[in-house]
Amino acid sequence: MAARMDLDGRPIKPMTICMIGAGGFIGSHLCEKLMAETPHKVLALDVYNDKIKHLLEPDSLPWAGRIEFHRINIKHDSRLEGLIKMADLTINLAAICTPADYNTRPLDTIYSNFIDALPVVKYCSENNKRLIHFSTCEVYGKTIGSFLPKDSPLRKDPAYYVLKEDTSPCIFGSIEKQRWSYACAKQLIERLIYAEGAENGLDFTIVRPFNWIGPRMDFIPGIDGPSEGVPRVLACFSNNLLRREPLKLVDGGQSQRTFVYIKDAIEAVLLMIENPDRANGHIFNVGNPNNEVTVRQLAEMMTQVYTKVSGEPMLQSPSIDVSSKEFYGEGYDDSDKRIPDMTIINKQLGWNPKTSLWDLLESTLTYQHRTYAEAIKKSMAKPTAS
Ligand SMILES: NC(=O)c1ccc[n+]([C@@H]2O[C@H](COP(=O)([O-])OP(=O)(O)OC[C@H]3O[C@@H](n4cnc5c(N)ncnc54)[C@H](O)[C@@H]3O)[C@@H](O)[C@H]2O)c1
Ligand SMILES: O=c1ccn([C@@H]2O[C@H](COP(=O)(O)OP(=O)(O)O[C@H]3OC[C@](O)(CO)[C@H]3O)[C@@H](O)[C@H]2O)c(=O)[nH]1
Repeated sequence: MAARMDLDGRPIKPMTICMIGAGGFIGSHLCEKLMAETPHKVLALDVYNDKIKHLLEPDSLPWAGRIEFHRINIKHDSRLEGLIKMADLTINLAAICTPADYNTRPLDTIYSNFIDALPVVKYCSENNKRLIHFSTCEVYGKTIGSFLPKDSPLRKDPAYYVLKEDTSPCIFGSIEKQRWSYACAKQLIERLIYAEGAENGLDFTIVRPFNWIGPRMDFIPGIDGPSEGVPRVLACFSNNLLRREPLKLVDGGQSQRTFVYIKDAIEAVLLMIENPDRANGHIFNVGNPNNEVTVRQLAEMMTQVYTKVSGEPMLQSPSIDVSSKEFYGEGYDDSDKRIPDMTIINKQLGWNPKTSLWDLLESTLTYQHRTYAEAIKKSMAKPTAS
């Protein structure tokens, strides 16, 4: 492998990375990228390893010996500090991060996103180890514009909706809207990391992902996850399409999101890993401001793309409206709109997303169809117990 150069033309030394949550959606793509394109070593920590099994076995893989899986629950495992000490850099991805959990399991959500992350920050700070921590775009909450009258012309002014790392406020709902338990826990751990940087010199980078999507995201209920489980929207809509049932639009599907392809986003993370002088001390939005849709438009696009990749005809009624109370239960609330400002990541790392929403849905739904269509057919053909 030729020596890799950083953005300032200096050779990059091979490093050891302690990746917590390496078995999840983002972790699996990051491990893949690190194994295929870099000489770095990964200590992959997670409770599960199904999504990285293809990187761990067999021993003859070209990167064998550069990735080690450690089945660890960071809530209670004394091996954590030792693994952080062995590494040059720790990346913390571990979290409960599916909205269906925020209002129904608020304690688990707060513990996972704040309390469980505390020792990771502490061990990095005490041992002078660099930390890249995964936060979320949800720390912005709602836009300022959402509080303006519906017909206000200011709603069209980007100053009222574009989300900037260093100036936008974090606007959450009332405490009984437990949806915000996640965003609030993520915000507090961001503040703690920032304070460790300011008071104790911790070298940190905070990542705020804006709806990264692609293959291996979450699970398909009843196939590789619980039948009653509610994953994030990509997997919910994929599940509906695979089962030939209408896509459920929560509260009319009026919320807006920007979606970025996981492979584009992983490029940004690799730039952070390999350019510490440019990434340390920064909070980065990572998203694709050009891929904005309402959830209703997302459903329409996914339906069209799925029809193309599966060859199956479209349903007569491809979507239905459901209330958020019915879908998520009491205490749900929503972010109205999420457009990332890209100034900081552009200036520091020169990163820009490349993939259009149509293209990323085409490759992702091709994967979903190839991976799940047969299993779904079999499970639906099974007689149900009466
Ligand atoms: N995917 C996105 O678009 C997105 C958006 C915003 C924020 N994020 C953040 O990025 C991070 C990764 O997200 P993801 O989409 O890959 O989620 P994911 O659920 O697929 O991955 C999280 C992984 O962490 C592991 N984990 C959780 N608790 C653990 C514990 N106590 N000990 C060990 N492992 C544990 C899980 O088993 C899982 O494999 C999270 O912190 C999430 O909040 C992701
Ligand atoms: O079947 C469904 C599922 C969801 N919706 C609506 O889609 C919007 C997006 O939902 P989702 O992808 O589940 O999650 P959010 O974008 O709201 O939150 C995530 O953002 C980043 C992250 O931090 C981690 O991924 C997480 O909190 C939403 O409006 C749902 O109501 C639907 O209509 N139908």
